[in-house]
Amino acid sequence: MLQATEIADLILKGFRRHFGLFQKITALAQQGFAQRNWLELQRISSERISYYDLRVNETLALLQQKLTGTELNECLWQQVKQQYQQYLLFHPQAELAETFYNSVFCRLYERKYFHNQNIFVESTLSKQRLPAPVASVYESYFPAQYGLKQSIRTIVASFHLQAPFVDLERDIRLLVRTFIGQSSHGHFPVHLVRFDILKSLFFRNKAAYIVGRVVTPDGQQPFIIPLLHDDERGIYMDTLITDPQQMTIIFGFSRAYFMVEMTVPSALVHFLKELLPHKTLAELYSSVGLHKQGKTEFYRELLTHLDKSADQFVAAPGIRGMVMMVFTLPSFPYVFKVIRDKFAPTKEFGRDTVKERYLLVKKHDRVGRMADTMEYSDVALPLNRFSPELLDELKQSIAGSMQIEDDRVIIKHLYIERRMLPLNLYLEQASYEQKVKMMADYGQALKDMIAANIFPGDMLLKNFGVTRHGRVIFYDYDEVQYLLDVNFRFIPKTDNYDDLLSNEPWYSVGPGDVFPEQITTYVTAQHDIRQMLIQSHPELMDAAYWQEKQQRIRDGIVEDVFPYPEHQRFQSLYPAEYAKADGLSTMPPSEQA
Ligand SMILES: Nc1ncnc2c1ncn2[C@@H]1O[C@H](COP(=O)(O)OP(=O)(O)OP(=O)(O)O)[C@@H](O)[C@H]1O
Repeated sequence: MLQATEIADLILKGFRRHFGLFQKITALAQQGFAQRNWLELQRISSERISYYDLRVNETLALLQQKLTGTELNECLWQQVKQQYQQYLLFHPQAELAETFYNSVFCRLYERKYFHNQNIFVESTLSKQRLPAPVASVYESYFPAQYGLKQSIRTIVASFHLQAPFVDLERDIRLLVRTFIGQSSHGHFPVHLVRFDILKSLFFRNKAAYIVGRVVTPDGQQPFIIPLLHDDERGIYMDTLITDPQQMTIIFGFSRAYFMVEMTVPSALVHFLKELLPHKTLAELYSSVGLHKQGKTEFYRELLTHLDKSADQFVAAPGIRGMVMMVFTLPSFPYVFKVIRDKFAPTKEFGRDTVKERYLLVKKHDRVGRMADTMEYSDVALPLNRFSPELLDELKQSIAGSMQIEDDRVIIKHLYIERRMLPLNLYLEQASYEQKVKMMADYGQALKDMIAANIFPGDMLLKNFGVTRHGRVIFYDYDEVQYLLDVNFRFIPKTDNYDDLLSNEPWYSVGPGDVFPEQITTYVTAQHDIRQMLIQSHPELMDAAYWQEKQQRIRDGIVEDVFPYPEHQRFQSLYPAEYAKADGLSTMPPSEQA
């Protein structure tokens, strides 16, 4: 029989191994960026997502070997929890270790044992009355001492980038000029300015981001500086982002997780929370790759929200899904998706395929166009919060995934996603100009996904949502495929009159065939909306365009997708500076002689 201490040791050892490996793979990003090895960066970013479950399973296997049976001895487990809690008092990743403990326990025992005496439903850390760990996740720089430009040079040097800058002095000049232009904090002399800069760079796709804030007597101004590579010429600063909405978009739920080295995640996340106060802890933990901690924090936020609100769960507005039953709580900006017991006959696949495709998207670069999902098992929600209509509908559609136990509805498997306004509903009440703008963004969303080797499969408007920032995001993954697995074809030409008049195709169509000339028919039946899409993105109608994109992916080319507007890049703001660098004259032709 195992002792409480041994069990606590074993779980903590499993967590330590997990976090060690997580840090190790995260650290590879620095080198990948320096060497412009974008495919390697994609690989590690995707692989890292599976690490947590692998380590939990390893720990579970060890524990099961040693436990005589899985019959729960509650008294023993309460001692285990107490011992584990002691270990975490001064642990730098205590909140993550609590989550790891919960994961192990919840896979060993039944749901009825998931309460605070056995697991950390609530974190015990805030109750310890110990001062929070003050880890120096950021460094302060004081221009009063060495001047503004020298301070920026020192900041850049602190990152040990392992690749040269194309022209650092130019970048610093543009950075200062832009900051003065954008600053809402008046113009302070350098002795009244301090920079607080996060010590770790944030790596994602082909960029590394410097994250920090400028502190002045007026308050603080958060900022982000993206660093990119100009092929083999070196690194450059692409822009300066100070707009809070744009910073939020960079940290948004529709992008891949950042790769960030850290030893005290709570300190990093709390600093980020000061910069981005509207982001929840759940969102911030997820954004830096700690998505399981994001899930834990989210579940706590949900429980707190349920305590504080009184509204009822209802079916999500819009057209019902053929695969998913979707419901929402109007006062809470998320939707809850459960796989239906039976799919419509046109959906020729089963629930495992649906789960695989949702996982594919989670692990893929979501390029700012695909919503992240949190996957939960055995979620208990209060029965009295379900509207009678919804409850009836759930009994009809997901009886196999649902159980009513006393005053709780238990959902066996659930995806939770940010709620958006479905694009079909948005367009119903939009002005002409709004429709044009949104269909242009819809087309761009398709192009961004294409560039990332994703074909959405089902392109109907109802499968896309509009965020509060007015961006079009895809959220229905049950027909998602890699772009390379699709056969894009031109419609064969014919002079035959009967063929032209026929309602059926006169040519053979294989299962993986898609005909871009007809792309708008996959999107909507509304003629005016189709025209708007064609006008802003005519290439989407051309099979050659799709084939060329496939070829670029086969050639290993990773496309640029910027999480900020093109017009804000230094190259667009200060073209003359870049023309100079290219050896071109900046004088208008009439003045050149
Ligand atoms: N994130 C979201 N925000 C707002 N509404 C959503 C969201 N996800 C789904 N919905 C609503 O639920 C409906 C069904 O969701 P979804 O498209 O994911 O299900 P599905 O069964 O896969 O659909 P389909 O029948 O197209 O395969 C959507 O059309 C939309 O109205």
